[in-house]
Amino acid sequence: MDKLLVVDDDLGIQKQLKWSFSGYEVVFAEDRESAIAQLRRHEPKVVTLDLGLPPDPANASEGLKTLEEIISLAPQTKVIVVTGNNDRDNALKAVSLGAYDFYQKPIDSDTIKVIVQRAMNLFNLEEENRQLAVSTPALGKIIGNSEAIQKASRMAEKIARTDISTLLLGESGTGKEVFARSIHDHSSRRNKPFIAINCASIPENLLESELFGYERGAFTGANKTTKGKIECAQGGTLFLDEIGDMPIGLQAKMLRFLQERVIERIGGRQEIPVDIRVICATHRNLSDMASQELFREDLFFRVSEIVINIPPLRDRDNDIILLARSFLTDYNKEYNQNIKGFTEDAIQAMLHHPWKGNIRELQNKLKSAIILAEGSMITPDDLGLFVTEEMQQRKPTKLNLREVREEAESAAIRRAWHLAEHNLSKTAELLGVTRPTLYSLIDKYQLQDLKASHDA
Ligand SMILES: Nc1ncnc2c1ncn2[C@@H]1O[C@H](COP(=O)(O)OP(=O)(O)OP(=O)(O)O)[C@@H](O)[C@H]1O
Repeated sequence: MDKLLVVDDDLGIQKQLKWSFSGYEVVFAEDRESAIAQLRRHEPKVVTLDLGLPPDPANASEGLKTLEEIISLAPQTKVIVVTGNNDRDNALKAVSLGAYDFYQKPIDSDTIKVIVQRAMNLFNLEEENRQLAVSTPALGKIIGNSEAIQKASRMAEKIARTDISTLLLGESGTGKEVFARSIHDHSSRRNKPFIAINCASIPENLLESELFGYERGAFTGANKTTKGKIECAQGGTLFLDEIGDMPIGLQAKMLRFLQERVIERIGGRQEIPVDIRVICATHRNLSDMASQELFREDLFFRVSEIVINIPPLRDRDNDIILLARSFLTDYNKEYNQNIKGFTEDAIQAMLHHPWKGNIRELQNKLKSAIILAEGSMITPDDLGLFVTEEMQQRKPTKLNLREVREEAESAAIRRAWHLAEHNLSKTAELLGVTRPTLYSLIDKYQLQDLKASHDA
């Protein structure tokens, strides 16, 4: 449950707010000292702070000091200051000091609920972005933390500085084009064009003119001289996707261009020098195709001076979740939705689904889930995925009441102990039990590390 800290010395207002915020874990403080203690202890996402705090509740100075301390200790926390009716100046001052928003008394539950909810959403979004920023490797927009993707990213980063012909191998939708773009963006050619062409999606008879261009009158319908993709990429990078689907007849012309770095337009007699970097990609096994004479061996060696294997999603551990969270942020914006995240079951289902269509399949499932989801969290059902028995077994559900109670008790004790910064008197206080009771619980659950702090 999201945590909210309410700092107010008026018990009536504390009560009113506790009632309004039944969907949050609400903790209270009545002055600067207890506010800071609660902040350290609970790390709330949002704080509502009455600027009129004791010892001088008629003046905002203590409130503003508290605000400054909160912001310096936990700059990510969203602080909503609550001011007296005519205290606009201090409200503005608070915002200039870093408060997220302000609210003037008297408190209206519905309005403050909306402000707090917006602050929580913003906090959660920023938190996700912070996590993503930490997990994004050096190379541009390639999202992924797994060993496999990191290895591919490191290779890409190194070759970006060279002009070596690169072959990207990977199943459909693994991010081959994303890698090609990243290599281009990290090369000295980054300010020149990046031109992509998919050899499988263009009919054989058109592919040659698409690539090499044509002179006026070269064939029926060639009304004006037209540059091909290769010429358009001059100075930059040409990405030839699905090179394995290039017709064998065109491969000889391609080889000549790669060896001599000149082209001739169809119907032209003039050689045009080109200076471009070439990155190719395929999901096919080019080496097998070469041995079966379905692909020219000399062209295969020419395009594969270096090969990067892009791993499929199933070999990328938790990258699926990183990608899913990043797409969730994008699609929330695109479809004007406010889905907060994924249920634990949805995460398990995504981790275990055999992603045949790879990242594209994940994107499609997420798009429809975000548009159709009934609740604020995406479930396996929303994604059209199933929670299998095997997944359930990984997450055994205890039903025995005694076991459930014991597990919950020992977890609560440990949590309180951490919150109390390993001080056992405070731990007992937080748990609402006496010190002797806490000692006997520590013994009962054999919490050795807590015992050490109590013996010390
Ligand atoms: N590592 C990544 N980080 C972020 N987005 C990614 C990543 N990899 C792929 N994507 C996204 O997944 C989608 C598919 O990627 P891309 O088009 O690069 O795959 P591909 O291997 O070239 O596919 P195909 O073989 O079908 O052409 C794109 O929308 C892309 O933005």
